[in-house]
Amino acid sequence: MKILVIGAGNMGLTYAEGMSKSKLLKKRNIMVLDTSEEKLEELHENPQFDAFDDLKKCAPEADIIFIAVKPYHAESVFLKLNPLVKPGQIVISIMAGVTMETIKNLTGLTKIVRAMPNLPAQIGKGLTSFVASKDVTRIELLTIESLLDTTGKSVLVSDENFIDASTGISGSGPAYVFYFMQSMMEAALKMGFTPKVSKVLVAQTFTGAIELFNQNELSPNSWMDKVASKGGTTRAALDSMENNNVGELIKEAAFAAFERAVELGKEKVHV
Ligand SMILES: NC(=O)C1=CN([C@@H]2O[C@H](COP(=O)(O)OP(=O)(O)OC[C@H]3O[C@@H](n4cnc5c(N)ncnc54)[C@H](O)[C@@H]3O)[C@@H](O)[C@H]2O)C=CC1
Ligand SMILES: O=C(O)[C@@H]1CCC=N1
Repeated sequence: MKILVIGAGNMGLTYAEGMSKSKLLKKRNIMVLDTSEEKLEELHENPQFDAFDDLKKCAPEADIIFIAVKPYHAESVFLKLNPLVKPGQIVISIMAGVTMETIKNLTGLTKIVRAMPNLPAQIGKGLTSFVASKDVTRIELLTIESLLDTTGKSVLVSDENFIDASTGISGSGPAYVFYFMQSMMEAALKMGFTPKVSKVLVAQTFTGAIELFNQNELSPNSWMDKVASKGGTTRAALDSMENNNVGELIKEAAFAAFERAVELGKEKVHV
C-alpha cells in the first residue's frame, strides 16, 4: 500500500509521520508533496519520505491520497488530481468544511473519507473524527481507522454533519483550552507571579485536572463540587463565571466554529 500526503504543513506532516509507523505500511511507502520551496528542502532531507513537487509523478502511484492543504487551496488540488487519478483510489481529506460532494465532483473519485483531526495529533494524543462514502469497503475502513489511530484516537461518525460539529468541539477545541490557559496565565502575572511560575501553576493545574477527569467516571460538574467548598474561594470564582455567562459563551463559541465549518462547505473554494 502506498500513501500520498498532499500538503506537508502542521497536519500533513504529523499524519505522514504517524502513518509511517503503521504496521500496515512497508518502509518508504509514504510520498509527500508540497508546493513550497522551503518545505521541499526540508522534505528532501527527511529519509522517511519520498518528496515530490509534481502530482503527475506521484498521484497515479498512490492507493490512498491524504489531502492536508488549507481549504482555499482545495479546488486547485482537486482539479490537478482529476486527470491523474483512477477508480479504486481512496481520498482522505482533513480540510475543514470541504464536503464529500465537492471532493467527489472535482476529483471524480468515489471512495472518499472526510476526517477532522486536532493539533495534539502531533504528540500522538489527537482525536480524529471521520466519515466514509458508501463506496469505501469495510476492510478499507478498518485500514483507514488503523492509519488515523497512529496519531491518537479516532471516532467513526455516521453522518457528514458530525464532521462539521466535531470541528466545533475537538478540531478547534484545543484553541479554546489555550484561550482559557492564556487568561489564567495573565491573571497569575497580574497577581505578581513571574512568567515561569505562572506557566507552571497553569500547566500543572490543567494536567492534574484532565488526569483526574480521565481516571474516573465523574462529570465535570461533580469535580467542580469536589473543589468548591460552601462559601469558599472556588465558589466565588464559579459564581463569577456563572454571573458573566461564561458557560453559555463557550457553547456559543463552539457553535460559531461548527457554523463556520458548514459555511466553508458552501463557499466556492478558490483556485
Ligand atoms: N491546524 C489544525 O489544528 C487543524 C487543521 N485542520 C485542517 O488541516 C488542513 C491543513 O492545515 P495546517 O496543516 O494547519 O496548514 P499548514 O499551512 O501548516 O499546511 C498546509 C501546507 O500545504 C502546502 N500547500 C499549499 N498549497 C498546496 C498545493 N497546491 N499543493 C501541495 N501543497 C500545498 C503549504 O505549502 C503548507 O506546507 C487545513 O485544511 C485545516 O482545515 C484540521 C484540523 C485541525
Ligand atoms: O481553524 C481551522 O479552520 C482549522 C480546522 C480546525 C482547526 N483548525
